[in-house]
Formats: sequence, C-alpha cells, structure tokens
Amino acid sequence: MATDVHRPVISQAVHVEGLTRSFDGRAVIDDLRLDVRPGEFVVLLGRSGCGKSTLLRILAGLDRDIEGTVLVPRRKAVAFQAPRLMPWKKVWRNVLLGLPGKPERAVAEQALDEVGLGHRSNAWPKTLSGGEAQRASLARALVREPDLLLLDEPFGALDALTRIKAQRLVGELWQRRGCAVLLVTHDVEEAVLLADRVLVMDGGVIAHEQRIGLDRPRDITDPRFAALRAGLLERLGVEATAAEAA
Ligand SMILES: Nc1ncnc2c1ncn2[C@@H]1O[C@H](COP(=O)(O)OP(=O)(O)OP(=O)(O)O)[C@@H](O)[C@H]1O
Repeated sequence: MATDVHRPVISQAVHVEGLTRSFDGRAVIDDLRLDVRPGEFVVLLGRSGCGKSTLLRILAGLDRDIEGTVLVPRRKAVAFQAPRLMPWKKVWRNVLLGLPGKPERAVAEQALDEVGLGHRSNAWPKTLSGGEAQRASLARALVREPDLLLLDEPFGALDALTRIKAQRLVGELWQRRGCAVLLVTHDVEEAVLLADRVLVMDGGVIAHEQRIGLDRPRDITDPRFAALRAGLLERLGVEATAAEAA
C-alpha cells in the first residue's frame, strides 16, 4: 500500500488506513483504521503499552517509519505530558519556538492570555508550577493555529484540582477554536467529560468506539455519565464498583 504521510486533507481532520508500525519485528499498530472529523473531540484510551503514544507520534509527524496511509492537516500541534519548555528561554520565547518567520511577542502573549498565563509571559520556565508549565505548553500549541491538536496525557502529572482546571480549559479552548482534538489519556472520567467519541485501542487497532451524546458542560453526577464510564471501564477490563455502575 502507498505511504502517503501528512498531505493536507479537507473532508477529515485525520484519515488513517492500513497503518502498521513495528518495533523489532513486532507490530504495535497493525492495519489500523481511524477517521476524525474536523472539529471533533476524540479521546484515545487503552492499556499501557497498547500503542497510543506511538499512534500520536505518527500523526504528529514525529515517526515516519510506517506502512499505510496517514492524512492529517498541515496545521497541527502537539502537547505532551512533560511540557518540554527550554529552561534558557523566557516563557513567551518558548511559546514562539519553532514558528516560521519572526513572530512578534504579542502573538505569544495573546496565546498565553488565552490559557490564563499572560502575567507569566516574562518568567523563566523553572519558576512555573506544573499546571502553569502545562498551560504554557498549550499556548505553544495554540500559536500554531492548529486544525488538529494532539494531546498525549497532558494532565497526567498534575494534581487533582489543577487537573480539573486544565480539563475545563482544554474543553473551552476546543469550543472556542473549533479544531479537531485527539487526546490520549488513562483517565476514563476525563474521556467521558471531554469527548464526542471515545476510542479504545487494543491489539494494534481501534477495538471499540463509544459516542458520548451528553450535553456540555457535562454533569459527572448524571447517571448516564456513570453508565458510560462503567461501560468503558469494562471494555478496558476493569470492573466498576457497584456504586459506580449504579
Ligand atoms: N522507539 C521504540 N523502540 C522499541 N519499542 C518501542 C518504541 N516506542 C514504543 N515501543 C513499544 O511499543 C509499544 C507501545 O508503546 P506506546 O508508548 O505507544 O504505548 P502506550 O499505549 O502509549 O503506553 P502508555 O499508556 O504506557 O503510555 C510498547 O510495547 C513499547 O515498548
């Protein structure tokens, strides 16, 4: 099959067909198919080591040693669990890092404002809290004005309260920006809170798909929320407690 990576597409934000990625002769991704609509929020769940990060890295263009077809928009951005800020550059310079041309500081400050970090624009990365550093990393993604935002466990290292705030922020940014989002997480509640569609990866493919038809903002005390959460946990091989399943 032809390998056709990173050509801009219009009808889908992501179109993946027949994707295979092997390490040492073992296919971690094995003939995978995936479509994401423009503006859709998709969450990818799966057991540790099932290939979620590998898939995200391929979509981000960071791994091209693949077979199959991968079509994604030219404007895409990625944020990882570790914010990956350069310690020797002020926050605003980090936000502009790698952008083509000579973008003005105001471009960074607008994105920092959008994530509630405008007041730390001139700070050094080491003076930021974990949540602030993660927001700076999001601002760096936003200045790219992505049609596709790829998020690899961006809240994984945050404490519970900061995590809730960061989840809300990503939900708001997505609604404001209208870009497609593909978010990798281990957190089933986060998936039901944010996603239009949750995908469960297993055996190198998308093994299960769950639409989340609940209105936003979502109410975690809604019994339908609990039922979706329990259903996904079951898919992941985790028994929900009786209280959770109720
Ligand atoms: N560069 C590499 N070289 C060899 N094996 C790799 C490489 N990258 C990933 N793998 C292997 O591919 C498999 C999938 O890894 P990946 O990081 O995509 O999983 P994951 O689903 O994101 O896991 P987690 O949820 O724990 O982050 C693992 O078995 C991993 O060891």
